Amino acid sequence: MSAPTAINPQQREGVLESATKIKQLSQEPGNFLIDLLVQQQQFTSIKWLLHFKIPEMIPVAPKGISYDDLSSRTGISSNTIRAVARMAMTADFLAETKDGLSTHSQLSRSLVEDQDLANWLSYVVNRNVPMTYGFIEATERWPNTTSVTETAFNVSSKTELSFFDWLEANPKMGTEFGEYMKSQAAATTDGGVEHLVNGFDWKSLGKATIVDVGGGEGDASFALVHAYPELRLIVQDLSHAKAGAQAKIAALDAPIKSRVEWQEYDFREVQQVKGADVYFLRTVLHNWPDDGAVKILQRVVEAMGPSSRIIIMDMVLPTPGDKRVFEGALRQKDLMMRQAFNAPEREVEDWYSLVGKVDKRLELVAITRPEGSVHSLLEIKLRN
Ligand SMILES: C[S@@+](CC[C@H](N)C(=O)[O-])C[C@H]1O[C@@H](n2cnc3c(N)ncnc32)[C@H](O)[C@@H]1O
Repeated sequence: MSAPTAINPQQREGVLESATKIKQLSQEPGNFLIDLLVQQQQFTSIKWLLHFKIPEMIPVAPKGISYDDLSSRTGISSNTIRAVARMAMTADFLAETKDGLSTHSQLSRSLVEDQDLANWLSYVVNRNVPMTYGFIEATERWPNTTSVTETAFNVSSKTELSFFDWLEANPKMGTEFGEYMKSQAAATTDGGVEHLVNGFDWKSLGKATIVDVGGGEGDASFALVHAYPELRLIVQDLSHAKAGAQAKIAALDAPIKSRVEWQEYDFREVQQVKGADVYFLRTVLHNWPDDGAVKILQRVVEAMGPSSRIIIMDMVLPTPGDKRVFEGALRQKDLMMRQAFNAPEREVEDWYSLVGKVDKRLELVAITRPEGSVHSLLEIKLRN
């Protein structure tokens, strides 16, 4: 859903934080519990409507469709459809015309018509949320584990493979995950690649080679090569990302295409690209507990030359209680990482501690969060 144009991202953040504070101050425990139930039923209703493909049957306002027509098209009683649709309407998903016909709200229309939002919604509903249902059982079974194969994902997906090994074994899921990563970045302004492009002085590197370690299908690298004509990007990832990446590279204009390369590479193995100017890891380390993240960074350090640096783009969790809405958005991601990988989003001190465990010569020299971004950029150099 596009945001109202009269308000900029900073103002929007302020309005949402204030509105949330007012709501929390005026709530009693009973309201809080009802709110929880409302959110649960709103989620169930939207999932139910998507499952029966009802939003696709609904025309855009001022047109509408009767609940009886929806009933004859789906075989479900019109009473049930109306009850579910009206529950979803309390989350501003769907609406009704003055004559009581079902129509789209601005939100439901965006979620159905915008392919990126639609892909993201589908992944949230069908993959992310079901994974949360395995969290309690996973903690009961493995209360102190940091293994990537003892997670809520393992419980909910009934697999003994780690999430990424499971993607390798299920290429269709690999493609779906690639689409999800891309759609999430495209559909939000706070997770978008523009923060990468503008959040660091890439121009100052001049003619530089950047290795995008765990770069997926290369979307972040494509943004950099488009914006900076002197940069050369090498994207590395597992085989599940190969077909998607190659198709995307083939579609680039010739001068840009010559500055991007995709390599199949497992970042637990020896890094073959030595002495690059930058080793770049975007939302990679949050998928790994410290022992795994340390090994990934050690493979990078072994390949670094004296003037190579590491740039990490990932979340840095805020101080608890500072900003509830912003914090909530990051902490849900923290729990999702724990549920999928037993890995955390990291606080500032966790990042310093992680870098210290990799190699004593490494120095975390800067952490900056571009305005409006959920991710920060961490710059790491070798001490002279
Ligand atoms: C959260 S995604 C981030 C992708 C990309 N950097 C971006 O910002 O869109 C994490 C990436 O790490 C890759 N990955 C996981 N395990 C890997 C491994 N052992 N070797 C190389 N890449 C791996 C995944 O395939 C996935 O593309």
